[in-house]
Amino acid sequence: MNLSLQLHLQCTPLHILVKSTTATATATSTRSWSCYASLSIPQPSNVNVLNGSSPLSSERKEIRLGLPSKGRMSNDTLELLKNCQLSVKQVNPRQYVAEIPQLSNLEVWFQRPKDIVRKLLSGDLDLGIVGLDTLSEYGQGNEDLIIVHEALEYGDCRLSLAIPQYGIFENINSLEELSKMPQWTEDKPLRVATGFNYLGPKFMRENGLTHVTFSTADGALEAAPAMGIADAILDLVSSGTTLRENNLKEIEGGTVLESQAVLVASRKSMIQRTGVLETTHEILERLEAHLRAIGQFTVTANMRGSSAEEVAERVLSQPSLSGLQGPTISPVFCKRDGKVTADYYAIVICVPKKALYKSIQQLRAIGGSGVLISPLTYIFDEETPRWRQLLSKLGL
Ligand SMILES: Nc1ncnc2c1ncn2[C@@H]1O[C@H](COP(=O)(O)OP(=O)(O)OP(=O)(O)O)[C@@H](O)[C@H]1O
Ligand SMILES: O=P(O)(O)OC[C@H]1O[C@H](OP(=O)(O)OP(=O)(O)O)[C@H](O)[C@@H]1O
Ligand SMILES: [Mg+2]
Repeated sequence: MNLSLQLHLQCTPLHILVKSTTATATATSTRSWSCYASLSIPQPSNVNVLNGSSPLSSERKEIRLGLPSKGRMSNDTLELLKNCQLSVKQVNPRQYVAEIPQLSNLEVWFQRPKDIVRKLLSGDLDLGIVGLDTLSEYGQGNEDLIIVHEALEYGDCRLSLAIPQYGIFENINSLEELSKMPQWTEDKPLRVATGFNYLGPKFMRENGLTHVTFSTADGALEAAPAMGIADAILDLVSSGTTLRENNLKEIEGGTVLESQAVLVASRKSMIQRTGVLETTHEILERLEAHLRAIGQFTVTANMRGSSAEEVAERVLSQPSLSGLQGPTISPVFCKRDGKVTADYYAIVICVPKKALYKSIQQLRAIGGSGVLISPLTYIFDEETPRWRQLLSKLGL
């Protein structure tokens, strides 16, 4: 964990970030290290250890967005922002700060997902994109963290309890059966390996499992039962391949949470810091417009008819053809015997991708021809429901 050491020198505290909880750890930057090395260490009473919070943070004028610096979320996050016309411009990949030219006064900071949550809490970031699992684990239900968009549609996984398929667990298939196994006693509790040291114990408590101990690990948790280090693991599962390959199985009632990437903001920042709420609104609008659009196609077709209303009646008689707000119908004019007439009408509707084939069948059934399908880039509504929800959460 990054801790901030304050060395009080007369009136001006010097801030040094160290990479562990001890004051003897190496400082992270050369500049900090040289300051540290040239100072005599003050008396212990003058050393305050702050949980990541920087007292200078209230003085900054820039808005800060934290994005995952590495790992599987990193590329997908940049891709999503690019698709919302919010390209992140990073001068070089080893730099942790970048900008989004479309959003003035905004700094992008690349951080590990858990540090994004910590820095939102300490006021060093205003906005962030992380997985719900990380937000829940490190945010611990803190009311300052507000989820602005809960479904960015990537990073899908679930936090699940898994046990071996073999041995004493062979016939255990639910949390209830696991909790009733006579093996777990005060002296010999169920040993669970996990990186989720807040959510894990909370879940067990809420489900009435009392004889449980947790051991912590950062990766390759799936090896722990076979190594005899743990009886069960609590880890993220996506395809389930890693569990299967290690002869482990999920159990009924053992899912702690379903996760995907979310946009989160600090309540304090949105209320107190100039421009944060407006920037949050713009990012939210762009995200919603894009995410709504990727689930839909635009369908255009021609249809013979006596009037726009008559064609509309036929279209609206089909359940999959109502579009977002009913069909747009326009006359297709041609000149016959020197007279301009409209025998055909062009209809334009938005159709959910999943319902595309059904829609085409229904269009044909009512006489549609020349059907064109195009991808949609953005759907901007008059006002997004999430924006209204955000304002109400903020009491605005
Ligand atoms: N198998 C997975 N499939 C889909 N999404 C996942 C999967 N594993 C993790 N995630 C999501 O991606 C986020 C980041 O995971 P990632 O493994 O890249 O980083 P990390 O586990 O925090 O860091 P590290 O693995 O380096 O300790 C997780 O918090 C979760 O939301
Ligand atoms: O269900 P699956 O699709 O097999 O994915 C699950 C695996 O993915 C994550 O690990 P990751 O690849 O992030 O490695 P890590 O343990 O180093 O974090 C998670 O910790 C599981 O081990
Ligand atoms: Mg991982």
